[in-house]
Amino acid sequence: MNKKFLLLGSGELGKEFVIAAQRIGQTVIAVDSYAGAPAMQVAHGFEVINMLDGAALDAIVAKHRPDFIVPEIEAIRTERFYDYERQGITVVPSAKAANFTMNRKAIRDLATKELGLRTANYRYATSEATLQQAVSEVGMPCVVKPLMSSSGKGQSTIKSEADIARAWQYAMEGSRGDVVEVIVEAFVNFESEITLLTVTQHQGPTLFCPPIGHRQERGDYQESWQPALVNVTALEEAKMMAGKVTEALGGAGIFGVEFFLAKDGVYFSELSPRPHDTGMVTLAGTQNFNEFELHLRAILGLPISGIHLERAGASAVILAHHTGEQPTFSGLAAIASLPKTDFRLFGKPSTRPYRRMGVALCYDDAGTDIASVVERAKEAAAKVTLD
Ligand SMILES: Nc1ncnc2c1ncn2[C@@H]1O[C@H](COP(=O)(O)OP(=O)(O)OP(=O)(O)O)[C@@H](O)[C@H]1O
Ligand SMILES: NCC(=O)N[C@@H]1O[C@H](COP(=O)([O-])[O-])[C@@H](O)[C@H]1O
Ligand SMILES: [Mg+2]
Repeated sequence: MNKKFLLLGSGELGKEFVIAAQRIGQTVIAVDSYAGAPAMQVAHGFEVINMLDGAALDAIVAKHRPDFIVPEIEAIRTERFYDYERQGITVVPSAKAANFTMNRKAIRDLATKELGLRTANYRYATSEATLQQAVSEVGMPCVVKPLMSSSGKGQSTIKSEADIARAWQYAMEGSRGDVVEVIVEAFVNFESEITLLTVTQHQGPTLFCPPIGHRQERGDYQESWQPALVNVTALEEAKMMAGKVTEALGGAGIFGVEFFLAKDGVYFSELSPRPHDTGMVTLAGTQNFNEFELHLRAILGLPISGIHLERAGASAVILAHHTGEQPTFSGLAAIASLPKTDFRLFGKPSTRPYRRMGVALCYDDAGTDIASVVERAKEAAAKVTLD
């Protein structure tokens, strides 16, 4: 079965998805807003468009007539997806899933109000003045995020009244698309946070991967590890919530469902209806199928006999520090010489401070003290520097 995929977003996650698809003979056209994006380098064809422009999206869908549309980022004119579904194209995992998660509001209201999942207390604000009001209702400290952004862009924590004006300004600078609105969330004093990769299937039960732990800085992930140590009750609660929210969104594919584990229980945070950045740890061979292979199998309706932990693993990001073009990397021999270690360099054509350019991957036998694997991954990532 040779199917045609239109991949909307061509970063590092898309690149691994394309590789998984190519390995079983599928055809992929990779799309992003700039030429030379990572997934374009390994796809059959590519398109450069503004994915928030509905007419531009319509034009490439009409041109390529894909079997599947696979969103890889959030900032897409996802309202158009319902129409593509009516045309008989499968939007992955579903038009609703992509549309509800493009903007933090729809998914948060669905999770809290409709499904009754426990989330941080929250409000919305559309101006500095209404932000002031929202902060007074939610209480401090609180976290402000643009409704449309990812990887922590435009996100900041308000600790005192004096932070409010700056938080609004910063959120507007980090906001994508045409949305002038933020969510204000009470700060959850969590003990740890996890991503529960959840696979929904056309036929067959919803499957859960072993939980992934991660550490974030500036709202972006720095290290992730699998398995995360989570007590049985909390894990069951997270699975129950992930099952509910993915069922409400519909379709087949992998979801990265994010939770905060606090003393008073499990909080649903948000979810990606596609492979998750913290799930790159599965590239360390932690599971029988990595998250990209699972997404592909679920999309194609290929059976997944089960998901098993094969070994312990950790990933640590390799970041840029300056703005520049065509970066070169040093320290590759140093990282390559490390045992039970691998790495990916994404091939992004330009750099900016904190842009994720690669990832170090370490593994060891299942049951190894996971903290030591994370430590090795950090040391491995630190060997690689950008010029
Ligand atoms: N209410 C909160 N309380 C405490 N910490 C928070 C809260 N909201 C977010 N954070 C911290 O910021 C991180 C990023 O937040 P969130 O996942 O909402 O941002 P994002 O921009 O959608 O990131 P990504 O797209 O990479 O998942 C979280 O993983 C967590 O560490
Ligand atoms: N948290 C979401 C996430 O990690 N998304 C991944 O980052 C890429 C954008 O990177 P860029 O901003 O460096 O172009 C996206 O295309 C996706 O692969
Ligand atoms: Mg997140």
